[in-house]
Amino acid sequence: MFEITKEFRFEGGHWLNGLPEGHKCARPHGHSYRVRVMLASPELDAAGFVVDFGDLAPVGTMLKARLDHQTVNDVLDQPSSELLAQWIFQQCQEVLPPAVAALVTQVAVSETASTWVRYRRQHHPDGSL
Ligand SMILES: Nc1nc2c(c(=O)[nH]1)N=C([C@H](O)[C@H](O)COP(=O)(O)OP(=O)(O)OP(=O)(O)O)CN2
Ligand SMILES: [Zn+2]
Repeated sequence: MFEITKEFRFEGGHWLNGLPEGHKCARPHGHSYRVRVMLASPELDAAGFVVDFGDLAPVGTMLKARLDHQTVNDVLDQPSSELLAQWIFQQCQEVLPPAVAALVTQVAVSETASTWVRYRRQHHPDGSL
């Protein structure tokens, strides 16, 4: 199996709901988000690629349009990294050509220098993607 990853970045503001009184993340604050989109395939194309990294450009365009220098709460009621990674995975299915979207296995989101969260596609029982 071959796996490839492309990283994207955007700046965004958010706050989190339902946290204990006084929690710092309940206050509006910003992050320099990093997003990693991962694809996997047992086969390569004629160029020796899983897909051309350039084919993932629509993900960057979507992130710029929907999230960059914006309030992430305008897109998600509760913009935790977990729910944001799931949302970006779903957006990948919308903005990428179906043959490329089908190869997306994971989306990882980092809000800070020390944290990463990953949303993974559920595997089918037969082991296929
Ligand atoms: N499981 C999650 N926990 C937290 C999330 C999240 O999305 N998922 N988000 C936050 C805050 O939005 C923010 O990311 C704070 O992160 P945290 O690592 O707690 O803050 P610091 O970078 O200031 O880390 P220190 O180690 O305290 O310096 C909180 N939790
Ligand atoms: Zn935060």
